[in-house]
Amino acid sequence: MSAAVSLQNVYKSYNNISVVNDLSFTIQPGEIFGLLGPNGAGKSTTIRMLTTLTKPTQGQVEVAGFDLLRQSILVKQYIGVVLQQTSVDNDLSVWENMELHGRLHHIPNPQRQQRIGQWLKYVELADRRDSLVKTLSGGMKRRLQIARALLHQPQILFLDEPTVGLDPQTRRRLWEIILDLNKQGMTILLTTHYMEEVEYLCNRIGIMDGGKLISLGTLSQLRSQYGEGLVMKQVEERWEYLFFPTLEDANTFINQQPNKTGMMARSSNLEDIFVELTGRRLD
Ligand SMILES: Nc1ncnc2c1ncn2[C@@H]1O[C@H](COP(=O)(O)OP(=O)(O)OP(=O)(O)O)[C@@H](O)[C@H]1O
Repeated sequence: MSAAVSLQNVYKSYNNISVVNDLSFTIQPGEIFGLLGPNGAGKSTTIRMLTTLTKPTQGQVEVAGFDLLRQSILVKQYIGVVLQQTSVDNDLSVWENMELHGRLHHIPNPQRQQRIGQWLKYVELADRRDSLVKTLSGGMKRRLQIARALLHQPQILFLDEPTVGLDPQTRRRLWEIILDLNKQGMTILLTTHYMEEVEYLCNRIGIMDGGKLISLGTLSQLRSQYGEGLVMKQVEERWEYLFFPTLEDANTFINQQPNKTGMMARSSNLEDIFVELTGRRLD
């Protein structure tokens, strides 16, 4: 089976300024793949390229087995897209937004009506079908965007920061939807700033910084690569982080120190690895 998404040596520049730099990775069907990175890392640009909204300056991209540049119409049939900026139309009702998208994708009736009903029910918006979108909460709008993106039965769903700005409960609800869609067979690529989102949802993680992919793997692969044990050491006002292969090694290190004050050992997490790699915290 071909990869769901494949990028090989992809570059993107705007006015000769490089924003994506030699990006290569693949996503297999059925994965939830997370792109994590600070502001300006190039995550949205990557999603925009993969969803045919902007062209790579250089490199090879295939989505759903089709060449992105030569077969973009086919690519569009196989992908669902929820971007930060692509908002739903506030002056239309929930149902009208779905209708519009269904018509744009040439879904004939009665399937169109049936699928709109089915997906609105799935995202728990059936009882708001006649509400104007401007009267919905942020979480409801995001659920509508997801329902709309699913209407033409895509195989791959792209979500650009799907839970940004949502309260913790709404975020959890969206996570359940994402996991459930994946269980039904959907391949998902999402970008996020939230470590816990990646830890909770993603099978594999790509960490981007400055337009480059600086690390790639499952959480446990990343942890064993950088160290599963960590010693936090207070040096005046700040903390130093020292990685060790295991938590036991981290504890042994502390026990060997003549002065153990201001030191503690714990298991490493994604945030520790991210800070180690980029020198920055995200939130
Ligand atoms: N249309 C554009 N024209 C010029 N520069 C752009 C354009 N789109 C993005 N950039 C620049 O490309 C870089 C990467 O932006 P991008 O939005 O891909 O990052 P990001 O990782 O998604 O960050 P964020 O989390 O803030 O959305 C930034 O420096 C941004 O200013």
